[in-house]
Amino acid sequence: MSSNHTDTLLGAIMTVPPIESSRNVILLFLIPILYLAGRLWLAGEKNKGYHRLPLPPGPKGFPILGNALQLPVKAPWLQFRKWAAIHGDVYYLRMLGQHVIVLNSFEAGYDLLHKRGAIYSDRPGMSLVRDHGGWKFSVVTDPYGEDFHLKRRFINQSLNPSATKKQLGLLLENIRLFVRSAHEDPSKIQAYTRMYTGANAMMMTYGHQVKSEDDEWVKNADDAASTLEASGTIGAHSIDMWPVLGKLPFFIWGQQFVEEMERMSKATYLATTVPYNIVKQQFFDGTALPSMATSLIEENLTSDNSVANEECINGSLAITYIAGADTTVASIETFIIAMIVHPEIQREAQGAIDDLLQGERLPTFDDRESLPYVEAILKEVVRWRPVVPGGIPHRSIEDDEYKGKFIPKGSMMIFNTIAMMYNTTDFPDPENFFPRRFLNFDGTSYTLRTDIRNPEEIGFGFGRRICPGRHFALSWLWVTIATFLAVFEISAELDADGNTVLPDLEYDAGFISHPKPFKCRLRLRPEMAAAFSSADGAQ
Ligand code: HEM
Repeated sequence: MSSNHTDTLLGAIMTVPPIESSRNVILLFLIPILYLAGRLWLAGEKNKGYHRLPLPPGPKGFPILGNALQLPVKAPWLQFRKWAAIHGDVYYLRMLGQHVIVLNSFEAGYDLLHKRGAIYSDRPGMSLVRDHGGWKFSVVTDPYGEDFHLKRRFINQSLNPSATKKQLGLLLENIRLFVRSAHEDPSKIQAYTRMYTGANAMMMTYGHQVKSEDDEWVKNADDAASTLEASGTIGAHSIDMWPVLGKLPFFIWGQQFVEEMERMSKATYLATTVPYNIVKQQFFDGTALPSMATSLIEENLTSDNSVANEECINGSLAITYIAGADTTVASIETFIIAMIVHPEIQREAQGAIDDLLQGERLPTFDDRESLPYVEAILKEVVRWRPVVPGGIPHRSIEDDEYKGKFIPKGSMMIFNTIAMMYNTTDFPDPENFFPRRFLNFDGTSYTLRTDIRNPEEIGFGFGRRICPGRHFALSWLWVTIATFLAVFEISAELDADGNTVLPDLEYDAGFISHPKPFKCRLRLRPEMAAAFSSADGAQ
């Protein structure tokens, strides 16, 4: 996740490839053969069980290619959303012979991916990056199987709700440093957001302290993530669809492809094995700080001092940073932008914070339940600009039926997060950033509504694949929002003539949805000046 907003692993999964000419030639021969093979297979399967049911409705496609050419390369979820208006909450696409089911309502996502998680928790094949680019370490790309279960267990041990509580002191310490840095140089707000978000993850996973914006561990992890974007093909390359093609020499895809794959292998090694080996050495030297790495090494230590399940440990550590950094950074940036654009919301929230803190101290996690307005802003940040607008596809491993329609085994299941977040029944006037949709107001104070859909149940995915970092991410987001609101008046940057420069509300169309670069002004609020200068870390 580099600062120029390249996508992470999550981001690259569904990127549709720029089709190179050499690949076109190969596809020209392959597609008809595979199409015929698919038709034969389908014919053989006909009349078995659910096959008698119709497929869900969907847009009519072209022979062989199906709907592939109807999807834009950038932000395909916007087209998914348009089709939802015509074909309903669950519809069907065919892409080069691949069944694709698009889920556009929370109910459909929950009914299938959560309630029937036993058959909807696989991922589409990602042979290119897994088998040839070193990304096998990442649970995000793992098929539903043994490694997936082990890595999820390793990650959950450090990120479940009670383990996350043990990290709150670290988050509190880092937010105090974050606001101090931001106050000194607001022009670097985006760099600091990335640095302190990375600092949390690196300390929690490896016990590694990030002290500057160009920390090498962070840089290596960001580089690894950016190689996925460069490949432009995760999950959609011909090698992903037909892994046997990976046995052909890579130069047939062009020299640039060869170089990018080499860069990817090198970068994944630097982002995984290198930090792991350093911490392992520190563990045996007795110099390692306690972290997820030291707990896992200790737990898997054998009598001859080797470490069992080492590949899964190494992979679980690396993905915890890589999957968590870019996503959380994007949410914090959305918060700042929303506050620039809506000073009236900012003032309302600050009023609620001031009522509680009386200017005497900065917020702590103990205040969370007493600050429903801050909670409502957090929910609206998650909803208004969902970080992963097109979701991350699951894959079904059995034939199934849903509301009288057939869902074939092997279907790519896309949960269209943006459609769910902009559903006008759940969230009227969805384009509007409006935290009060989550609040009751009795004339003097706010309470959180319990009769409205919670966007946190959508934005982090579904079922057995649900984001394991969500508690950690939400804690960091909450303390960042509460502290920034308490301490700063956030406003737009001024140009040379003194005119305000509003941030662009159109985000980059990458799979991880990021705002474009922006600047802001941060004025220390007089109400909090004393509390700000006396706060120097966790209280
Ligand atoms: C605002 C911040 C975040 C958002 C919006 C987010 C969103 C998501 C989503 C949508 C998924 C896919 C779920 C699915 O397939 O059903 C996911 C998976 C994942 N997330 Fe997050 N995430 C965030 C932060 C984090 C953090 C902080 C961590 C780690 C510390 C993390 C670690 C992961 C991992 C390891 C997976 C892969 C799970 C799997 O494939 O089984 N995420 N996240």
